[in-house]
Amino acid sequence: MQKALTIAGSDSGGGAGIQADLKTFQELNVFGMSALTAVTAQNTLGVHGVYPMTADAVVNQIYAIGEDIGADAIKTGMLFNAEIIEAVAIQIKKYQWKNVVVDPVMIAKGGASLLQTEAISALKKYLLPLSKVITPNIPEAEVLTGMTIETSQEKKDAAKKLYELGVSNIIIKGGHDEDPSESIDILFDGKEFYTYTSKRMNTKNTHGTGCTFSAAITAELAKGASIQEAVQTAKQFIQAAIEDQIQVGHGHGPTNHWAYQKRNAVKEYAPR
Ligand SMILES: Nc1ncnc2c1ncn2[C@@H]1O[C@H](COP(=O)(O)OP(=O)(O)O)[C@@H](O)[C@H]1O
Ligand SMILES: Cc1ncc(COP(=O)(O)O)c(N)n1
Repeated sequence: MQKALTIAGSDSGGGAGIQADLKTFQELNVFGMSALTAVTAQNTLGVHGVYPMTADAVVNQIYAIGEDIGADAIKTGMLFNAEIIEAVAIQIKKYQWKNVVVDPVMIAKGGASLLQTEAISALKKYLLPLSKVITPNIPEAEVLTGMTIETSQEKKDAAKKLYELGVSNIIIKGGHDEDPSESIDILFDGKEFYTYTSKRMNTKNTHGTGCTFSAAITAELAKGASIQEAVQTAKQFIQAAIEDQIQVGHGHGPTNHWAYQKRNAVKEYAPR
């Protein structure tokens, strides 16, 4: 069975972070593992506390996995500080992991910081060059490039700039777009642009969309999909999870990780 590892923070509320990643891995039929970088006290109303792990503790978790189980693909989410970023980069090199998805998590939807500002240069220097694909949302792509992104053309320009910084595949996600009707994600592989468009859902329940989307890409890469195929599946997975809403908590609720399998099951057993 294919195995996927998430190196990320814990969301006690279960909607984002390693909880979202492991639920997604499970739904996409890969064996999920985790190395925890930080504990957050978090629910649908916000982040109430952040408790980072020591870099040593992060390294030891990755070591435990690397020495015994191995991973067909890995993803990083909340890394919080430069020390953890550097330590994770060293481990990725040590185990020669190639299917590396970097979700450059910076700020939670409620506004809490999940990455120290002084760690951004470490992210660019140590981790981005080791990635197979990075998945910034618009504000993250703006921070990484220093550009303002409002249009599809500006998304493409930012992706090009990130490619020039040494990232091999870039997806700029459209969740934060102004467009009221569509959510457009753009993939750039250094040669071509690929556009993934979905109907924008008018909902406040989008907590963990970025984590879920990048975890789905990771699961598909673990199973041997190409980047384009993996993004296609991830887009369908997140669209189903946003559309088929569940009500959890009193604020920005999580998405529905069961929805994609449920849809496929309905398709499989539908009378012809
Ligand atoms: N309201 C929405 N309707 C449809 N798709 C959405 C919506 N919000 C986000 N998405 C999709 O969810 C994925 C995550 O995007 P985004 O919300 O930008 O990430 P993040 O959680 O990192 O801010 C992308 O594929 C994006 O297009
Ligand atoms: C532990 C952790 N990791 C990542 C996110 C980002 O998720 P989102 O931007 O969808 O709130 C989060 N809120 N918490």
